Amino acid sequence: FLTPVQIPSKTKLSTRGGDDDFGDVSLWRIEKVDKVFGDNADDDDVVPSYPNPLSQKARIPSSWFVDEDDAVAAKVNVDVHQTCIIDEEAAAPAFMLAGPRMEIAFDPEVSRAAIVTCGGLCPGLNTVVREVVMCLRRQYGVENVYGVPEGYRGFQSPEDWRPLDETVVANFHNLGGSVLGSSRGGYDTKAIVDSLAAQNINMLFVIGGDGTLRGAAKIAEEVKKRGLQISVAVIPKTIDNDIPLVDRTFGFETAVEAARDAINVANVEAEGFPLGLGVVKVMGRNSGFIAMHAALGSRVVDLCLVPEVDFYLDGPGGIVDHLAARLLENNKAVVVVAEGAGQDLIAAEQEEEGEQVTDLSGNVMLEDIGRWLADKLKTRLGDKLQNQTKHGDSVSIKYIDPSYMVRGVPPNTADNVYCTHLAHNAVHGAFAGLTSFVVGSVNTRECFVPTRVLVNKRNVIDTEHQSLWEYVVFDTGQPCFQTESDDVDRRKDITISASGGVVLELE
Ligand SMILES: Nc1ncnc2c1ncn2[C@@H]1O[C@H](COP(=O)(O)OP(=O)(O)O)[C@@H](O)[C@H]1O
Ligand SMILES: O=P(O)(O)OC[C@H]1O[C@](O)(COP(=O)(O)O)[C@@H](O)[C@@H]1O
Ligand SMILES: [Mg+2]
Repeated sequence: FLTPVQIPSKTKLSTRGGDDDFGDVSLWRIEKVDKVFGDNADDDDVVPSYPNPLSQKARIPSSWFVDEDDAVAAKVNVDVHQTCIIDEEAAAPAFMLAGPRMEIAFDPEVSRAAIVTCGGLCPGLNTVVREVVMCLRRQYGVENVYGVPEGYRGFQSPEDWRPLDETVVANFHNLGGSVLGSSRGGYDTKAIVDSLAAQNINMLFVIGGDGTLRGAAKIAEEVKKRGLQISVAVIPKTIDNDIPLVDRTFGFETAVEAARDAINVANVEAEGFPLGLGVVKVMGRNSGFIAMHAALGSRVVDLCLVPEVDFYLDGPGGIVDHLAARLLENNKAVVVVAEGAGQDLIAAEQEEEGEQVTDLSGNVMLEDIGRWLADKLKTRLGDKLQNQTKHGDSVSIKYIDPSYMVRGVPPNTADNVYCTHLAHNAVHGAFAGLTSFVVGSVNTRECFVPTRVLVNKRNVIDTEHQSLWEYVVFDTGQPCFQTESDDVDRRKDITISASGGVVLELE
């Protein structure tokens, strides 16, 4: 006998929690666009408006346009028994749904757009550039679109800006790296805004990660302070997938696939020799998403180490015992380690506390955990397993570091498609007159998230609730290294992204 179980049918659902987790979720809109960006505007409009050329030229149906009130709830897990009465005062956090608007704020004929890629490389960067250009030119008819070379520092040499059109970008989606070039460091708010103003730019499309986002937030502040009418849109990029709230960042899936290939090779090597141990290090400074997803995807991993989980080598419950058992059982084992994992263990070994070395953007340069781990395991497991096999074999360790191999490749199909959505929605958002926003998929719906909501937060693997990490622990059989924590929110009160991440507030 089966009993149907359903949520109370007449319950009106509201998401829980108010907006306290995200702060002010309102977006900035450019209030008045003057003649620099079009003289056909109706002066009485608070937000000047022009008909969207999509409705005129392409004659797309009105149902393709998004209404001002369409929103995406930030939290979709609810407790139906506690939320059936909507409290008018407690507005649920929600973000504006992305997509084209019937009326737009800038005159496309006189609009001028700039595109820049910043930070580490990532599969899909060129697709985003391509699609921003395509949408601006084909759908809105913007003539003047420029590629700013080599990241933020490129604003200081406008003579090097590259005019971009359909022909130039046609094959970009098949290329890895960044055709425009990228860089770390070289950021200067004043110089960037001076340059945007001097070049009469009214739309800036910034493609980058967490550092880039912080820079873009400052640019938008400065633009606002100076009373300029420039929309600043961010398309979040990083193979690390460490941007909070959004379901995933573009390029991440491609990187995971490439990492999985490396893991499979490590497994082949491990299987090829008695007591074979493959150690694979993948990127992921503060978040271990690549390691987690690639480990899960491959199903051959015995131990997955990520920055979010502290671990130890020796003693009961340590990784040496776990791997020794696996080697004796299967004659092979595979370890995947994210570059940011175990940094505390390496630091603890160093005699003096050295000064932290940073890159030009201020990111801490990490110690090579992969090499360190492979060396430690060689001696530890060698001692432990001595004389335990028929031929007295020693552990055969192969260390594989595919770091740059996973991000220098062209995007896979799923990422190419995702890049297309993001790029087009960034253009639609800019034409809506919005500024200081990040375009991203939240709970599978693309929306405009205010940049300030995302700065100083990070997406990290959720190890405190049932999420993808649980599967890693069970699939690998590795020690959990977690202890019971009393003050963990129940799952319905938090936002868990599709990739198994949770928002971490930074200090
Ligand atoms: N706090 C910040 N304020 C302004 N600019 C920043 C900040 N952090 C990083 N940037 C700039 O953003 C760009 C990219 O940052 P980086 O950390 O290298 O990559 P990513 O954006 O991929 O995280 C660099 O040019 C860097 O100087
Ligand atoms: O050698 P580089 O270019 O500094 O890049 C290394 C870093 O770039 C990343 O791939 C991604 O970093 P960002 O997306 O934040 O730029 C990290 O995983 C890695 O630590
Ligand atoms: Mg970064």
